[in-house]
Amino acid sequence: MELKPWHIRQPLRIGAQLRSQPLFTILNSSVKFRLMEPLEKESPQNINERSGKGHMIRTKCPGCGKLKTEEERIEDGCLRAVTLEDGSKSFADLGLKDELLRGIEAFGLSEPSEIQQLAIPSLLQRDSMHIRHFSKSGKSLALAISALQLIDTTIPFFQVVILVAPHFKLEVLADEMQQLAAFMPDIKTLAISSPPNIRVVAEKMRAGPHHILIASPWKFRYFAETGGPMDSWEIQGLGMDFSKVKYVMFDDITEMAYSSVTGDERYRGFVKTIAENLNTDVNIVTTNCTTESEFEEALSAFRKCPRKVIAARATWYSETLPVYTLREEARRDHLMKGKSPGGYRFGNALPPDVKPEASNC
Ligand SMILES: Nc1ncnc2c1ncn2[C@@H]1O[C@H](COP(=O)(O)OP(=O)(O)OP(=O)(O)O)[C@@H](O)[C@H]1O
Repeated sequence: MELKPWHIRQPLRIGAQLRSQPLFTILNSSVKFRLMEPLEKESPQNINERSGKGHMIRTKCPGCGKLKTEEERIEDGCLRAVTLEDGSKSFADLGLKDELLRGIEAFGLSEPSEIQQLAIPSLLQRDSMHIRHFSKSGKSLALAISALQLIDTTIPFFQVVILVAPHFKLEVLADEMQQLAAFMPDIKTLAISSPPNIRVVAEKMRAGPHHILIASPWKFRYFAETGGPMDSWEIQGLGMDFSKVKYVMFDDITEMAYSSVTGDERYRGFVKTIAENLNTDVNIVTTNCTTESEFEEALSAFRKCPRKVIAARATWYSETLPVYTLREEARRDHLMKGKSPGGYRFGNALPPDVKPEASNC
């Protein structure tokens, strides 16, 4: 097995006898280990500071054993290869096209979430990366917004592929993409959920050429292998050309390969086949893996190593790849699902019109 750069983490915080071994061998030998000590749960002892902005939480540092904030760990050299970013405060600061900014405004987004501030600039530079952030933190929309910004409408071919599973998430993303692109009529997105109605697909394909494909990994593997959405006379001559694709985004790879909804062996196999067959000039974005072993397993299939990890916390994967995270002062409360018809919003407090639910305790 050819070793890839992310297989080798030095130094590993495990027994000296394992230190010299490449990670892949270690994983295969089914040695149970954690590369980093788990963070201690929040307790009165290890939280000694909380500010109004973000959480200044001191937890036991896996490097030195003392109670430290992330910033203190970085300053003291306990976490290496971590870059703290200030983020961009507004969508306009991200340098997005005017039509896209209008779409974002019409969609109802007033400011970028933490992950959008962090990830969009890197996505716009077409970096290969892994994005890890909390559930419902705005990862999918970071991908959608970046895809719309990156499309060159003078190239009448697919340029960005976003792979999503399960299907209901695919449909939500396709709908969000359409709304965001409301003022970008020249950008055409083809979203195919499974099982596709062949007539509907044929109709959609005739409306092409398309620039963005949103599909399940299962469908995309089929399209890539056969050159079309189905072996049917109705869509003969309506082939799919992926030769100009420069970005393939797996949103989210955990859901595809590990969740109880989609995470059967077949899906894992589809992701693996796609990963192994993508050309190395195609940049890859993956979102969310919940454990380091899932991360290693998911990424080990790719021929191209992601260059960075964009994460909510610097303590995630800090010894594998360079990690980018927001400076604590720049952090804002996560996107929270509101209980009002307003849907998602920032902040921990309920909107003024919503009364807290009675507790059973
Ligand atoms: N900047 C923003 N401001 C307000 N709402 C937002 C913003 N970004 C995303 N949302 C909304 O938050 C919800 C979650 O966003 P999204 O699906 O992008 O998150 P995610 O991290 O991909 O979620 P998941 O964990 O399901 O993969 C969606 O309803 C989306 O419309």
